[in-house]
Amino acid sequence: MDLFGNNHHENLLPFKGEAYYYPAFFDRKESDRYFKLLQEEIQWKQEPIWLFGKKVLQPRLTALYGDPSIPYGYSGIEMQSFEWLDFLREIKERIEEKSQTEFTHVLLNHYRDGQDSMGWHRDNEQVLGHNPVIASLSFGVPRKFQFRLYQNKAVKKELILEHGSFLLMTGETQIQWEHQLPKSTRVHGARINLTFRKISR
Ligand SMILES: O=C(O)CCC(=O)C(=O)O
Ligand SMILES: [Fe+2]
Repeated sequence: MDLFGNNHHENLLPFKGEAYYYPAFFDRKESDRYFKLLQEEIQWKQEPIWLFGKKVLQPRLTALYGDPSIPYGYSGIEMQSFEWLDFLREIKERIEEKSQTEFTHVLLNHYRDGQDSMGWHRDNEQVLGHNPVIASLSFGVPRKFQFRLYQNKAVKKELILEHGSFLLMTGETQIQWEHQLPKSTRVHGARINLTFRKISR
């Protein structure tokens, strides 16, 4: 199937996966509006995770919205999921149209400044199914985002995720590549990320 109609884009990954970047998916005005709504309307929390047998706080704020009948957990915690808000549904519809995929949940990350981050991982949990499609939106300050090949961690790709941008990860990306959002001493200001996911019971 042709996911993109006549709006073809270049794959950022050289092999074993697909990642497409749309820098100004939302225009400046829409992006500013969503950033403000996200800051004000989302029930942000700093959640603990288990790391090497220890309970530590995640270096960012998170929230999960979606179908309340489907629970979703990772790294040893089950996250409470809140019902869709109108503006999240609005965003979801735009993303579903572009990616020709239906999503059940959105995981939101709020990086308060350059000291907040997310370490190397793959979004390959069982509940996401085979070759999961992950649709990732960014609002706020630009941050560096990195990929590295799971089987040869020296092979890397990186890009800057800008305000109003959309990164679509599909194909084998979540099996063959890890990704992270590194800390940076140069970044001041907040970024909010939304990753739309399809979860099955
Ligand atoms: O903040 C980002 O761009 C990455 C988020 C991410 O990888 C995730 O939520 O799984
Ligand atoms: Fe991820």
